Amino acid sequence: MIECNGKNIEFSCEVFPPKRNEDMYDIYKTLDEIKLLNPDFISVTYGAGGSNSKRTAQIATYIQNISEVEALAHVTAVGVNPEKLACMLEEFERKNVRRILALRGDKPRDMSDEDFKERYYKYASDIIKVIKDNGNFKIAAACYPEKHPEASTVAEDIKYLKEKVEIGADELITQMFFDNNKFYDFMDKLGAANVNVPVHAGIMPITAANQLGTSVALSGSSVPTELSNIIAKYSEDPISMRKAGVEYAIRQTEDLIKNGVDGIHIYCMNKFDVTREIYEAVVYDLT
Ligand SMILES: NC(=O)C1=CN([C@@H]2O[C@H](COP(=O)(O)OP(=O)(O)OC[C@H]3O[C@@H](n4cnc5c(N)ncnc54)[C@H](O)[C@@H]3O)[C@@H](O)[C@H]2O)C=CC1
Ligand SMILES: Nc1nc(=O)c2c([nH]1)NC[C@@H]1CN(c3ccc(C(=O)N[C@@H](CCC(=O)O)C(=O)O)cc3)CN21
Repeated sequence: MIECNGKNIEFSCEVFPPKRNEDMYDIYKTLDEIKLLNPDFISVTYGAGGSNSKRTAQIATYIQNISEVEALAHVTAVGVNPEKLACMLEEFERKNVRRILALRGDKPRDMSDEDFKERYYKYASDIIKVIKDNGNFKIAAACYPEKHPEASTVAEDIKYLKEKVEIGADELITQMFFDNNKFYDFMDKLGAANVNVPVHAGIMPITAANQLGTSVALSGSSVPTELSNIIAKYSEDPISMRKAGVEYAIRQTEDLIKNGVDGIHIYCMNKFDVTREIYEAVVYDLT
């Protein structure tokens, strides 16, 4: 929690399960470190390309019961059918994992277009309903300040977002964005549409020049000149690039907090140092 001008802002971050079993030790070590920052929750993605929900559950269980930090597990509609979803919800209940981010999910690389089209649950809202009816979970959903790449207009995207909230989403986590003005415009539109649940702003620290391409491909987020200039300037200088990328994320976070954001969610890519540097700078500067 970051307290600024009498408001409590939730602070959280996201980790992803390692691809190889041998690397599980590294993620546990990172979690032990992140715990020192006393985050409000740590989220765990639904494996690589929607596979491997087992490791997601293992890591969420560690966060909840060993780290004793609130765990938020991602579940994707693409990655489950009714039996698998029931099984996962039962396990989360049993392991005391009480927060879930219900997503549609990306098309896994090894899934054919046909299987993707024929998937059992089509949208995030389809699993939100099941999760709501089967346990006592705090449900988060994703939202898109610059609209979902597949949505034709922002208004259409917000219509479906409102449906997700009406069906049972208790809070929202944004897709990454690099331009805070896009976020403020989006928050105004949510207000106008009467969507009033807390919104956690998703911040992706760009710490290596080649990371921006992947991030933009996943999100379709726009890149302000200030950030593209940093990439151009430091593309051959990884140390300065990392420093400038972290500083950009700090400036973005501080501006959001000054403008009344509900929560900050760092897409930390399993990097403790980056998370710590952002957290400590923000706490130092604003409290
Ligand atoms: N793994 C992760 O950490 C994250 C993944 N994502 C990715 O973002 C993507 C979308 O996920 P969600 O936002 O959960 O999907 P969603 O199901 O809410 O929306 C997906 C698209 O379908 C549209 N849509 C939603 N409900 C609809 C309905 N009932 N009828 C017709 N169209 C509808 C939306 O406007 C949007 O264009 C996925 O690719 C997901 O994996 C986003 C954030 C985090
Ligand atoms: N569409 C979409 N899918 C996601 O899985 C997703 C989002 N959006 N937005 C929020 C977070 C951010 N995510 C990300 C962001 C970047 C990479 C990425 O750069 N991956 C590199 C490997 C990085 C590494 O191992 O350190 C890659 O080459 O895939 C992966 C997931 C996962 N989440």
